[in-house]
Amino acid sequence: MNYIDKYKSWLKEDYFDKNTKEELLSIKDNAKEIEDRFYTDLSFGTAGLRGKIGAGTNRMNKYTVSLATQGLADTIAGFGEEAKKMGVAIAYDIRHYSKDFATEASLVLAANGIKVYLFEDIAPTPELSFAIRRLKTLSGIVITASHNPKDYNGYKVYWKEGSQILDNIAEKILKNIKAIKSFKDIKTMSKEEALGKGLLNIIGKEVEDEYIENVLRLSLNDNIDKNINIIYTPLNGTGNRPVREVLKEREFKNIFVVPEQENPDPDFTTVGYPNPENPKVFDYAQKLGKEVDGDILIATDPDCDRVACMVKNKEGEYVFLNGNQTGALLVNYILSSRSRKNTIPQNGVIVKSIVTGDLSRRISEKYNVETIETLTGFKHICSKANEFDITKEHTFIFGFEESIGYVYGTMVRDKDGVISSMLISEMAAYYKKEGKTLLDVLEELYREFGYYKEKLISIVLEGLEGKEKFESIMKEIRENPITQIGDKKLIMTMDYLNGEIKDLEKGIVEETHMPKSNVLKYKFDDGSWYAIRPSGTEPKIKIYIYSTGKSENHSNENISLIERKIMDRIKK
Ligand SMILES: O=P(O)(O)OC[C@H]1O[C@H](O)[C@H](O)[C@@H](O)[C@@H]1O
Repeated sequence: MNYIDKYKSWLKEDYFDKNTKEELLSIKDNAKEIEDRFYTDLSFGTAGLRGKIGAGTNRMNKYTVSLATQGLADTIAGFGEEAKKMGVAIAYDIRHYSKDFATEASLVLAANGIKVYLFEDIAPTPELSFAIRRLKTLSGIVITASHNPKDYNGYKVYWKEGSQILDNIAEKILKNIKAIKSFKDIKTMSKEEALGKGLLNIIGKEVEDEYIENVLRLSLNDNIDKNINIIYTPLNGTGNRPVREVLKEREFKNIFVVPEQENPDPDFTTVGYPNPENPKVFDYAQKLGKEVDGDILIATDPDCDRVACMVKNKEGEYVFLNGNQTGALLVNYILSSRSRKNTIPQNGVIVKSIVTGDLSRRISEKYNVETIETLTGFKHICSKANEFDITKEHTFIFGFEESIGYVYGTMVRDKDGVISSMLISEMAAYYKKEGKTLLDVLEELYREFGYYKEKLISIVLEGLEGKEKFESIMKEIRENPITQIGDKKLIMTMDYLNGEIKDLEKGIVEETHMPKSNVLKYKFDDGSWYAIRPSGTEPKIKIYIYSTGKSENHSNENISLIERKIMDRIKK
């Protein structure tokens, strides 16, 4: 069927409800919109579904959510009766239709004889990971589009370890989705029937209470200044309740929550694009911070897996810390605290991605802790914790990415904004007691280990044309890497698609020992490097530039030099 036929069939079939048909009729004269909504099916990737909300096969709606869920149900059934009994935990955030989609998914699973545990209220994504492990379910779903704009929603699938599915399971689900010939083949039942048969179970406050208790156990120090002024914004998302509760339990006296961003608002009216990687989301927090002399500002994204912070400097201005800086500070705080207590495990490791900075690695070396790298994506970071459960080869201490995701410990197998908000607050309060801000501590780290600086350049390349441009850029760089930048000489090339690391000085080639992924990384003889890859979540090409130098200026100059050289090449 072409897209016009698909559009017509959605208008005609009884299966689709009145609202859907009305919405579709309203675009009848907009050929471009019809094409965009029906030219393809919303793709089910390893991150599950992510797309704009609306009617159509290429949109997030109850039909596409049900279709994906029938594919998941068939996959679970393929593992046998026991798997169906283990069931699926389902959480959702504050977005438009999140609760409806979660309910819809529950009923599809129940109709397939699969036990469901549905959260009764909004919950952070990391709490779903905790619930999967706690309830020992086989799988989990969270309805969220994370930090995407308000028109989006998404459907992420988790597996029994509590982390997001990898390709092996995603491929099975996708195959099962493709085998469904018609929407009419999707099973469903009424909520009453599902409850009556014991197939639908509601997760109440008890799981959150247990989660919070476990988060509190991760605290590292109590010798801290509990009078520190903390400004917190959940950006109208799911963080409000759990983060506040954790901070309250930690007995912080002065927690100020941004009132305009406290309660759920699926339109993110005062925030705009709710991604805390963007310092703009701190506008309201900064205003409140100035009013009450806030020491630190903390923001979690709508599903509370990401977190970012700003720190007051000597002039009373707020300085944004990027994900590498916060990650390095946390690694330093965790390892120095545990070293004092002598609790660093012998085989402990820090896990980060191949495009995350190296300052944390230098800090870890000081404590004899190894750093392990994975591909971008928290599913890869946490798959290491899952692996170590079996091999016992290492103990997972902390995992993080430059894209403001962090997890401490293994009770949650995804990035966790609740744990991280607690640790960032505690760390700031710990150093405040010593008369230092996090900016002072960062400066100390730079002095000790070198000025590690970084820059991320994102180039938006949309549609087919964008894809072609991106491919030609990758091809050019792969075939003709830049071998000299100023006096820096290229010493190592890493091609994660070919799985090859070439040490140009030693003349040896090694394997990356990672799943194949289209990422290129180039290291120079002064320790600087850059990497280039397509984003897996947005139509963007991402270029990561890292440098280290004796002074901040020196390091920044290095970054500019590398940036100019790469951008010249790309423009050509
Ligand atoms: O760089 P991208 O592919 O867009 O991914 C950016 C980030 O997206 C999500 O938040 C993933 O959970 C992260 O692990 C990832 O780092």
